[in-house]
Amino acid sequence: MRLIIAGGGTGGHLFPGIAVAEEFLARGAENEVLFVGTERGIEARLLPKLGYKLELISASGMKGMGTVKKLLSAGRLLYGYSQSRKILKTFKPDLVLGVGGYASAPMLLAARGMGIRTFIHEQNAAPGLTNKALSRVVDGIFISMEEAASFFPGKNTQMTGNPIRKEILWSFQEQRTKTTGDTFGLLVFGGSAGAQRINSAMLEAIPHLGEVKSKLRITHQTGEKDVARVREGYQAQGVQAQVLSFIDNMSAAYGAADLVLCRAGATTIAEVTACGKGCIFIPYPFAADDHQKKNAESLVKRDAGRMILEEDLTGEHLAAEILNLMNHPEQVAELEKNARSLAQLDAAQAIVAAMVVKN
Ligand SMILES: CC(=O)N[C@H]1[C@@H](OP(=O)(O)OP(=O)(O)OC[C@H]2O[C@@H](n3ccc(=O)[nH]c3=O)[C@H](O)[C@@H]2O)O[C@H](CO)[C@@H](O)[C@@H]1O
Repeated sequence: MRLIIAGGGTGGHLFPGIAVAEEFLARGAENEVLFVGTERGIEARLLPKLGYKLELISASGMKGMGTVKKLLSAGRLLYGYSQSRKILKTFKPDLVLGVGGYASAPMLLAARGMGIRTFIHEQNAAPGLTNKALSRVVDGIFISMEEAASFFPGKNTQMTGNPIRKEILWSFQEQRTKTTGDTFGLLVFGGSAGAQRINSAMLEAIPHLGEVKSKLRITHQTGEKDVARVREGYQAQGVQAQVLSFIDNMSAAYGAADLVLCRAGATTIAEVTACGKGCIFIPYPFAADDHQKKNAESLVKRDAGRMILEEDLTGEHLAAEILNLMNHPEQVAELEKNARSLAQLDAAQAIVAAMVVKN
């Protein structure tokens, strides 16, 4: 069978798509996957490196734009629609799955118009406008959190969870851990693009960590723009840290971490629960409907994570939270246990099984 996975833009949309591709390809040597994304999305940079086939189409958002930009964007979507039709005629897929992001809509609408079975996957508790609209025309909707169900037509909606890449799932199954001697592994990352606010807060926290800072093994993902500033900031304060613009091997990064400091994007949440990691979440405050805060709260109320809101984020506060958890391994162990109990490990299998049956 042939499957098109359309969408991306950010890692939170693309990586669940990759997890579905891994599962679909593992089910039969004759199965084929084609990704369809946009030139500016993370997919254009990552997928060729991973060996996946990718076609690029024209598409962009419209939210918050003036009239001229909206018209230009509508033109790009129309062009993307005709590009999608060409791709569909050439690749002849049996199934098309939209994972969110700009390329989803033109491809799903074109596939629907040609009578091909279409599906969407929603990672978040509160879906965006595009997925809400698409849900009325697709054959199936897969959701990651129960809270999303009320936004979609009941009969076609299935709760599957958010698919996780195999290399990360394997690191959970092997219980690969971490602590070496009396050092403490701290993984800092701000979603797929990095987070400047978290970068700055970490550098400001260092002076408040006292002697403990020499025990830290820090891996810090900064995003493209901030890597030099953060690297220099650690160096100037005499702290050993591996500073990267992007972490290619998240499985190893999670494996080496005793504590994770991160945003609360839906795919991040799926992964840290699968890996059973103790986390301090700093939700991105401008995500649609403040959904990152809702994501983090659902873990915090189960003692499966701690949260600092950006409005309360200072170096001193962050250092106090880190020190508290470093000094109380039993609290970290409790967070880990509770996080692991929330993991949904078979989302990719559930999605592929449902798409193949519906076919
Ligand atoms: C600002 C914003 O609106 N962000 C949204 C975006 O987040 P974003 O794209 O940041 O996605 P998530 O935080 O959900 O996931 C990040 C993904 O990137 C991977 N990763 C991250 C850093 C790195 O160096 N290497 C790496 O591989 C992680 O392992 C994970 O798979 O999509 C998510 C899923 O729709 C939403 O929940 C988020 O709210």
